[in-house]
Amino acid sequence: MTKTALVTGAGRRFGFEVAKALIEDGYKVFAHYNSSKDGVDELSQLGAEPIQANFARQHDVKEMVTQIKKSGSKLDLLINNASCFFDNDSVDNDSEALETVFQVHNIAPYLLITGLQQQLSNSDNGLIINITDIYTDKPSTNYIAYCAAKAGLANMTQAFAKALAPDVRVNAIQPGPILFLPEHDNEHKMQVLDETPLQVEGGLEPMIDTVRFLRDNPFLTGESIKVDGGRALNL
Ligand SMILES: NC(=O)C1=CN([C@@H]2O[C@H](COP(=O)(O)OP(=O)(O)OC[C@H]3O[C@@H](n4cnc5c(N)ncnc54)[C@H](OP(=O)(O)O)[C@@H]3O)[C@@H](O)[C@H]2O)C=CC1
Ligand SMILES: Nc1nc2c(c(=O)[nH]1)N=C([C@H](O)[C@@H](O)CO)CN2
Repeated sequence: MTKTALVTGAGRRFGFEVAKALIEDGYKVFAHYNSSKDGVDELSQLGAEPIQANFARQHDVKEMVTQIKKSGSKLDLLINNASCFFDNDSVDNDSEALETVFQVHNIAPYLLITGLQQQLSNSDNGLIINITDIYTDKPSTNYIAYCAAKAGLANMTQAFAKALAPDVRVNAIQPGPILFLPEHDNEHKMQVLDETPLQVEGGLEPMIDTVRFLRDNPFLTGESIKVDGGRALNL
């Protein structure tokens, strides 16, 4: 029977690449997006089912759960990847942005996990992978709300790992400098790489390899794996 996966934030960067990798692995992928429709259209050409939802709106998330439930009784893999990397200035100057940080990283994953719990249990290897951050354990003072929200997602990983066992496994991946943003200047990149023992930007393949590792190891739950070139050692 065809494996199915839901990837949130599948329209660009890591979400896009991991969704494409799962399609290549033979999965039917539900490709969620908020604004990056072009990327999801490309995935649709490969067989993905697009789902648009703004995670700042609980109604959108609940509608998304309904749409996925209508498509079938089983979900093998949920990757909670969607994220808004807002710094202190962004949330201090926009109260909606402050709410959105916690809606995207905490409320939406909670609603997706609880709403799709039965579908995940109907799989013979139901797995949830939450994408957190090395800042979960040692927060940055420049992204206080973001780090707190990611810490909440990390805590949820452990709680749901206990609550959903043995039917569903729940694990996290903590990325470090995997892919800089276009707006990051060379000074920022050099500063980050100076803090990174392996001294390189990791790229997305190590993340995809870690998704496959968690998928293919049936005895891992409640675990969190850093994919960070060692940067967490220097935070
Ligand atoms: N890149 C890095 O070096 C690091 C990344 N991480 C984490 O790894 C994951 C992937 O990183 P990366 O690919 O760089 O992430 P991006 O910031 O590039 O993408 C985040 C995704 O989240 C989606 N998203 C943002 N806001 C909302 C919203 N309101 N509603 C629904 N979806 C939303 C976006 O959707 P859309 O584009 O459709 O609007 C986008 O696809 C993220 O969880 C990130 O926090 C952690 C540490 C380092
Ligand atoms: N949603 C995102 N979260 C994070 C990103 C990103 O690009 N999108 N990047 C980081 C890294 O710290 C990186 O920017 C190196 O400075 C953290 N979270």
